[in-house]
Amino acid sequence: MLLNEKAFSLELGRYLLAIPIVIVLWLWRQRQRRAFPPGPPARFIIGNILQVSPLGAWFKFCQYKEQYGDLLFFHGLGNHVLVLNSMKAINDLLDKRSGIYSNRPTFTVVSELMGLSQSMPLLPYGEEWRAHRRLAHTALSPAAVKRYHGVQEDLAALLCQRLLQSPEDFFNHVRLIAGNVILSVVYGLPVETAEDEYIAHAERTMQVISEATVPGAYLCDLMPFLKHLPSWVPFQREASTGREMIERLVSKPYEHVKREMDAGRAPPSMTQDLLSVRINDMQDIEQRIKWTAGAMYGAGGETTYSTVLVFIMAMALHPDKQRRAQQELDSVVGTGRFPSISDRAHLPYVNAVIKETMRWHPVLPLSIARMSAQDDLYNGYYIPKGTIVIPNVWAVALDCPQGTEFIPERFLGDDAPIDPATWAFGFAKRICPGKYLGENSVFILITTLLAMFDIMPDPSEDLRPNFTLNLVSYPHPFKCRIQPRSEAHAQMMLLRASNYSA
Ligand code: HEM
Repeated sequence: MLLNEKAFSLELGRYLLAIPIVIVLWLWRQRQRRAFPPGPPARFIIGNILQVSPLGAWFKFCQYKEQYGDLLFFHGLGNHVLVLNSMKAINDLLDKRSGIYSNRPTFTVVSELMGLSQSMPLLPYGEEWRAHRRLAHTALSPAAVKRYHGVQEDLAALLCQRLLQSPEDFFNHVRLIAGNVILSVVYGLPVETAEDEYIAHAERTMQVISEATVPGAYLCDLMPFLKHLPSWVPFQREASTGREMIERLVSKPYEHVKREMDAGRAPPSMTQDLLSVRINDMQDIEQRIKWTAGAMYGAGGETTYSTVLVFIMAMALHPDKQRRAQQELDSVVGTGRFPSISDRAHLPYVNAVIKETMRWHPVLPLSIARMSAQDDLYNGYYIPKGTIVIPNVWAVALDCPQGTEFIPERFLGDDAPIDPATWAFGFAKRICPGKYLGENSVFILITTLLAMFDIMPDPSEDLRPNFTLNLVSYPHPFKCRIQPRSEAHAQMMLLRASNYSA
């Protein structure tokens, strides 16, 4: 009995000794579990979240990458931001854990106060977003976009005609044509109506949205309770103007299609198709079509024209690359016709120029941010629910030898960098639904320009790459000379223009 008591006390002693060890181990594990990914030193309460200017943040993120690696974490004021600085980190989280990382951040000002949370790019990951994606896939699948090849080729030819008349105005011409492509495809709007009534307004609206969707652009995004401040506070006035602009952007062209359909004269378009096709078990179909179509315009115009402007700048800086692409075009397409989208598979060097254009200066350097839907652990680091996750595709783009140089040839060898098409259009469930249409537009606009014009630097300007620093980044205005490659090319453009019936 005594022996048993002694054994019992010994056993109890062991347990009592084990308890603090277990607690220490548990606390250590908790600490490990809660270790945030690395990032710059943080201050009390405000942390380090205000340290990075939202403008051109990709440069700073790349500098930090050298110090902190592929994951970079900022926090403060109750907010968490995780920057993914490599393709591996992007794939591991956005693709392999897409159930957690397919949400969008709530930008209080632009989503809630301006009402853009109804638009696909900002819709939370859920039933409403799925319904919009379904509509977009119906309208923008690889098979569906083939119907728009003709419109895209016509508009590329129209761009040539305009450049022939006033080449110095190339910025505007490219901008307007990219807008026209989207308005023709999405709403069937003819060129003249589109420009006068819609494009100017759409561009002003996109400017407001682009500035407001950079994380941290408004203090109210970091401290959402500020949304209750009175309407005379400056950001509230901006929000109210933005709301009216967005409502008009989405409703006006949609109402136009409906009126034209009622009158029996609506030309083919995505909106008309979606309104005509009965989609089973879809509620609120009209409201959803209206907002899905509106999202196309918002997301598709600026990205396309920015890419073409980057191309023009690259060609003005690299006449040797331009000549090689033109030689390929002359031998494959010939000099007696305009290129067409079906030529794409036969133009390896031109395709390499397009890839290098997208890599050299990605027009969405930080893609479009996501938000984590639940707590997560990655490589031993704790990523809290609600963390804004930014794929720094700028870091991915520059991650190759001589990354800042424009060298299309890098895409022709066996050790080519990863194709920008795999990251420039985003990732996994949120990948750009307009990818096929966008790729065709970029291809035909660039290829037609190469086939018809010589793009040269302007002798009065020392051309240096210089880009805007917002969500969509494109060249600041610059001068260059855009001349027909020969008199025969000029004649061909004039002839095509006289046949053009937009
Ligand atoms: C060169 C052209 C384009 C580029 C580089 C581009 C790039 C992107 C990127 C990076 C995203 C974010 C995807 C993500 O979060 O992972 C996106 C989303 C989106 N894009 Fe594009 N895009 C282009 C053209 C277009 C076109 C032509 C359309 C429509 C006709 C379009 C419609 C959209 C929409 C609606 C979204 C939001 C998707 C969602 O949140 O679920 N884009 N795009």
